[in-house]
Amino acid sequence: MGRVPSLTATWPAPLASRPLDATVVVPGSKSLTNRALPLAALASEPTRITGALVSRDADLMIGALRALGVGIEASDGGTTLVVVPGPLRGPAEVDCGLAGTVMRFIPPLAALADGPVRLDGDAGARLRPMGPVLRGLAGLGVSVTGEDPATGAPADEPLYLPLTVHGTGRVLGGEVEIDASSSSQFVSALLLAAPRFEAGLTLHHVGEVLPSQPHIDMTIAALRERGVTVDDAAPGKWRVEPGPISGGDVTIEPDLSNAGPFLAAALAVGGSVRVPNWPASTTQPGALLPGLLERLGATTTLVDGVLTVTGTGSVRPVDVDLSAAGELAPTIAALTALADGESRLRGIAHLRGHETDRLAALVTEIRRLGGSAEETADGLIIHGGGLHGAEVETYHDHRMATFAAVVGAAVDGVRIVDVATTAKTLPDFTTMWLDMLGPTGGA
Ligand SMILES: O=C(O)C1=C[C@@H](OP(=O)(O)O)[C@@H](O)[C@H](O)C1
Ligand SMILES: C=C(OP(=O)(O)O)C(=O)O
Repeated sequence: MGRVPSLTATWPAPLASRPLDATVVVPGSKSLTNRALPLAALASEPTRITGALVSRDADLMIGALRALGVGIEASDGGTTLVVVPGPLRGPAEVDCGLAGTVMRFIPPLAALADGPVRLDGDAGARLRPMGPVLRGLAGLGVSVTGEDPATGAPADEPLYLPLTVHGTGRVLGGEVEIDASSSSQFVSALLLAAPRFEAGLTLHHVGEVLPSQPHIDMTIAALRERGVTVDDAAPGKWRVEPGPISGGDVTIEPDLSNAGPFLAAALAVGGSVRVPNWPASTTQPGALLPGLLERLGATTTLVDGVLTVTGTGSVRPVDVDLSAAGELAPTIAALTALADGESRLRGIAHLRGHETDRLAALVTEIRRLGGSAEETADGLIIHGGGLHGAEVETYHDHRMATFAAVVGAAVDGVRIVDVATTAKTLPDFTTMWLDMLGPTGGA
């Protein structure tokens, strides 16, 4: 037998042997890349996107738009994308993988195509909620049919993938209500395509909570940057005027949520981690990281666009509402599992519909690591400390893999099942992580 590593082998998460002293260059934002692409597809002129993320989720978005007839040329290793818009075409088949941005953002574009567009994805994608965006489209006069995933027989009210959007080349638009309490992506999806609806869109959110406000702000900012008029003055209500979407040059910021595990490692093991090109102002929820990490015991500085996070290796417990930044929760959970005392993460019930049920996954894996955690109605209680090595399951969830890596930097013997799942948003994760820890696990 040769020494070819098995693709299914677990990855031994490296233990840091000394305080960190590393600079980590983080690639482009998933959320900004996967907004720039559909907006470029709907624009009235070509768009050149630089600094784009190269990852499975970005590839899936590119594949979806190409399937609809959009011309996309990639260069500079995929980080530069030139998008040439044109009429959207059906029939088409779209693979959404496990990408929330693809499965939620593509249906409103598909409604503008001139034929049926069928969407499906990974087995896990078929469990992620789709109902609100589909009900929103139905309210705007778009026909969507579902499918029994086992038999392919037509299903009446589609709530999940697989499904078919019966595009007619035009969407009337108008006023519609949805419940976006299980994902902000339902709001973003409808807003992104709304300038191309004949009457634009007036959208009301009617649910009790609305997660991920920064991601909705990101959608509105992306529309306004392209010349679209959006009124978001009233909470839970948005008005998008019909009109052209401009193209031109768009630069993608680094993915601040993906910076999270690297910065967290400075707290977990001590030392400093620097991330350059940190934006002075941004709609990314990762902007909340410096404040959160300070509450957990770090000191942070932002000088000349370089964020530096310094920790001592000792983590303070926190009681924190993460409703604005649910995608940071696995990173914060890793730190609180290492903390000295009880922490509470609130406002994240909607994580049950992420890549996996992240609340259940985090509780199971913290317990497997020897820690103590429990679910609440809207989050987690984590009793920090007492961790030992274990083989951590990742459930096809990139952020469960990075959660385990943060713990593994501080706790000996953590092995990560299917670390390759990080390719969803960060295909170079293991190389970057090893580079940060240095050849012998530290500076
Ligand atoms: O619009 C986006 O780009 C995203 C919105 C958020 O979704 P939820 O509101 O479903 O958490 C976030 O968690 C996801 O990673 C990306
Ligand atoms: C929830 C996430 O992804 P998605 O865009 O697939 O919803 C995430 O990246 O944390």
